[in-house]
Amino acid sequence: MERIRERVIQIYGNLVSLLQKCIFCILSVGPIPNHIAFIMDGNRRFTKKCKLMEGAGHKIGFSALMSMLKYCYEFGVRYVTVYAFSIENFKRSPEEVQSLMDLMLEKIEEILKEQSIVNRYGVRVIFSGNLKLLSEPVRLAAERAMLATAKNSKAVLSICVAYTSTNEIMHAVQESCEEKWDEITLLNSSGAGYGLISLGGYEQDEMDHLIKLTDIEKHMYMAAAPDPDIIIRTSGETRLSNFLLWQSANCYLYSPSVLWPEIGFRQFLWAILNFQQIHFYLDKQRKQS
Ligand SMILES: CC(C)=CCC/C(C)=C/CC/C(C)=C/COP(=O)(O)OP(=O)(O)O
Repeated sequence: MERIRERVIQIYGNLVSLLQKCIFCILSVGPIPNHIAFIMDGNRRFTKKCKLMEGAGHKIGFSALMSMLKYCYEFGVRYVTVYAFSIENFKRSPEEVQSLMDLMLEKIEEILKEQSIVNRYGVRVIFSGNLKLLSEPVRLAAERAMLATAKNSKAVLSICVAYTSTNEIMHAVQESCEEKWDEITLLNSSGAGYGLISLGGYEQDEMDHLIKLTDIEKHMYMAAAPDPDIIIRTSGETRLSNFLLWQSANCYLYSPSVLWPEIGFRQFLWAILNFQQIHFYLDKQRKQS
């Protein structure tokens, strides 16, 4: 009896994944987003709603993330970014921060296993954020994961930890200033006489030594990924909460009402359909003008 039950579940699973593949095939006639970013909101609310043990929502949330990654990579999305832990989250109780860090540590080990989604789909993992703020075990595990997947080239997963956009922008501006300062100091020592910021009347060669947009962008934590096409934030929230502010100027925000652990194929499909609709509309407008 048990074996028949297992077989039925297996056949059902195969049918569902066949159906999903057919749907992806039809959808891929339209534009495929290159980069989807997720704000995984509502894990604690899910724990409360389902009267689960503390921390269970985040564990189920991780499984939901694995399903989303599978849909993204099956559909051909090359870049996925997740907001896993913001700098603001350090203000939570020490017990909660510790339990989230323990989960992170456990799940980093899990994603490095041979049969994990990361290895099955050839995904390079990047941890983006102010990693110095992490405890040593988590930082080392993150570095190990980046090294172990550095040669994977089919897709990229950016995990934002100890991240906020304002911190990212500040870091990038500081790095660019330091880089320019070193450049100018080097030139001055050779007798050229430039300043980093000089007021009025620039000569062309002086302009070459001002900080440009590309200088700042190359120092962003998210420099390895293009700007996102879609940001999906669960639990009906439409705020960005200091996530990818620099990169989201032209991005579409989708906020389904489900809590993060409840997100599934239906929400993914809806996000893609909405994105494609907006894409077609903008394309039509561009052709008309
Ligand atoms: C390795 C890896 C990528 C692990 C990620 C695991 C995971 C699901 C982390 C979510 C972290 C987080 C603070 C989510 C926000 O929900 P919340 O806690 O703020 O819940 P609420 O919105 O209901 O308060």
